[in-house]
Amino acid sequence: MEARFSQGLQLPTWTNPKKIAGKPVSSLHFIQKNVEQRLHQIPISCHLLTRIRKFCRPLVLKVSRSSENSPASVLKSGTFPSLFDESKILRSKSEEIEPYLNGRCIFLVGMMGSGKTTVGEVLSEALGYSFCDCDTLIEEAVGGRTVAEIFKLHGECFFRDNETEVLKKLSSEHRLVISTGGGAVVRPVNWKHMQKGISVWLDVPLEALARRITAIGTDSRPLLHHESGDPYLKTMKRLTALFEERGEAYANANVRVSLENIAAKLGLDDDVCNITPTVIAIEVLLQLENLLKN
Ligand SMILES: Nc1ncnc2c1ncn2[C@@H]1O[C@H](COP(=O)(O)OP(=O)(O)OP(=O)(O)O)[C@@H](O)[C@H]1O
Ligand SMILES: O=C(O)C1=C[C@@H](O)[C@@H](O)[C@H](O)C1
Repeated sequence: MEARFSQGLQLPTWTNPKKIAGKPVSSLHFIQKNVEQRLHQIPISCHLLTRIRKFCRPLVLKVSRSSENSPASVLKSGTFPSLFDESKILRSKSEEIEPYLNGRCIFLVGMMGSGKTTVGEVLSEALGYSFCDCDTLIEEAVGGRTVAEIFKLHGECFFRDNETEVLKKLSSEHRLVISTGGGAVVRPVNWKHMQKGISVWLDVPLEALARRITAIGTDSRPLLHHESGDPYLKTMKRLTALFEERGEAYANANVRVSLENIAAKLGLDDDVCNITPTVIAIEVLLQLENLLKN
């Protein structure tokens, strides 16, 4: 089922397919770039490259709603990211990598707002894994309190103890993509649990994180300041301080997926805000391929 609404939107700030599912379809015009050049910069096999080229279509990005489509495949493309059918590539790469995982869980780590939930859902669906979110499991374990309430009522240490407990339980599970809390990396014992699976760091520039978080609001994020002042600037300041504390810990992950690197490969300069979750999920699989096949 497909409908259309206004054209002439600017270069797409990425839109969460879940948020638009059920709404009219958008036609977003993209600036055409050098397709062939960018395809050569993506580290994909020749076979895949041939398939990508096959799916190249002209200019307009259609965001469509279709009953057969998974959330991961809602975006249909004209130029990059609408250049090729991202979801087909994701599926094909998932099929290729999935046997190498041997059922091991994938633990997504990264700063708050880095897309662990959004990308995790896309990735889990593609792999035929289930998705789970540590923060949600902690909230359930603490009688349905929100993370913000848990911090307020019981303090951060109590929250972290529960986080460790949840990670311990998850470490004996299989076939899960797990979105961990932004601070899960600080306790060494959590790494012991995550090492039962494979850890993937979603490395997103702080400016992009601050923009995303400012757009959503910081109410649900107890570690961000609630003081007055420009929301973007104070979020940026707090994220910078947190990243200084945690940067090294994130680097413990088995695999790093850097949005800056993806943007560079795709010739997007430093612009990471148009990289779709599907493209990020593909990059996760490519990095896993490097890890598991070499
Ligand atoms: N590739 C992307 N481009 C632009 N915005 C994105 C992208 N991925 C996620 N977002 C947006 O960023 C926000 C945070 O994403 P998400 O909740 O997936 O992050 P998270 O890492 O799970 O955060 P937290 O650790 O705080 O739970 C959401 O509003 C989401 O729609
Ligand atoms: O970065 C952090 O320390 C946190 C991130 C969130 O996912 C929650 O786990 C909680 O708000 C703490």
